[in-house]
Amino acid sequence: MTVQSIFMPEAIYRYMLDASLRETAIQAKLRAETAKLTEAHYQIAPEEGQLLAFLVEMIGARRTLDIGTFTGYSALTVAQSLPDDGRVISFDVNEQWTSQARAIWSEAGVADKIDLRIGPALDSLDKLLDDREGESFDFAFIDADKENYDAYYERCLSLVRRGGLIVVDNTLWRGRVADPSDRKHKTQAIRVFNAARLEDERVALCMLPVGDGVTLLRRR
Ligand SMILES: C[S@@+](CC[C@H](N)C(=O)[O-])C[C@H]1O[C@@H](n2cnc3c(N)ncnc32)[C@H](O)[C@@H]1O
Repeated sequence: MTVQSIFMPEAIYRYMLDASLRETAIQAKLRAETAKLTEAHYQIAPEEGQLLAFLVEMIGARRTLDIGTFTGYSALTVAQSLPDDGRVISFDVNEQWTSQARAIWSEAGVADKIDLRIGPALDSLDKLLDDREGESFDFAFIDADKENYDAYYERCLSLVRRGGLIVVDNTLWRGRVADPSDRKHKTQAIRVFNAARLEDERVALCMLPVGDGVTLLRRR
């Protein structure tokens, strides 16, 4: 199974995982199953899953959003660290990958904590706002199409309560954001998102070289 970090030498990365990764058996199973897919690299790194679980536990989250389900790893790690009455609403457009997610969530015994909404995530987030669910979430994880990152973030800022956390994945985009010759749409979208956050006084900000780069934003 391919596990790697571009931000540190392989031997140190392996040591870090050996020294600190507490991956549950079902999480490891999902990672092994997903590794067979061409799109396996869509899945978050295991230490990033552990970071999400840590943050959710640290802030005592109950109501959470997961934008970009894929085969369900981020939703699974969050659901497993929520209290019994905790909930994840997870959004994706893809029926095939999310059917794999549903199966593993059932096997993990967390299916009743996860509400999967199929369809464009922006529409689903707008529906939550229309239904007056603004400021009712504690935590949001953004990990879907990069071109919509800014729009997802603005929705999440309205949906998450003051003091709540928004976590954004891929903000270092395998280092491509730092390569001026890379003018691809996705790279540009992430650069624009990152630059806007530096000036964004609505949140406290911290970027970590974990996984593919993770930005933590705490709503003020
Ligand atoms: C990087 S993967 C998410 C990985 C996932 N968080 C995990 O832990 O395995 C991105 C997902 O976003 C979904 N996606 C892409 N565009 C979308 C959209 N407009 N609305 C909802 N989901 C979308 C894709 O189908 C894909 O499953």
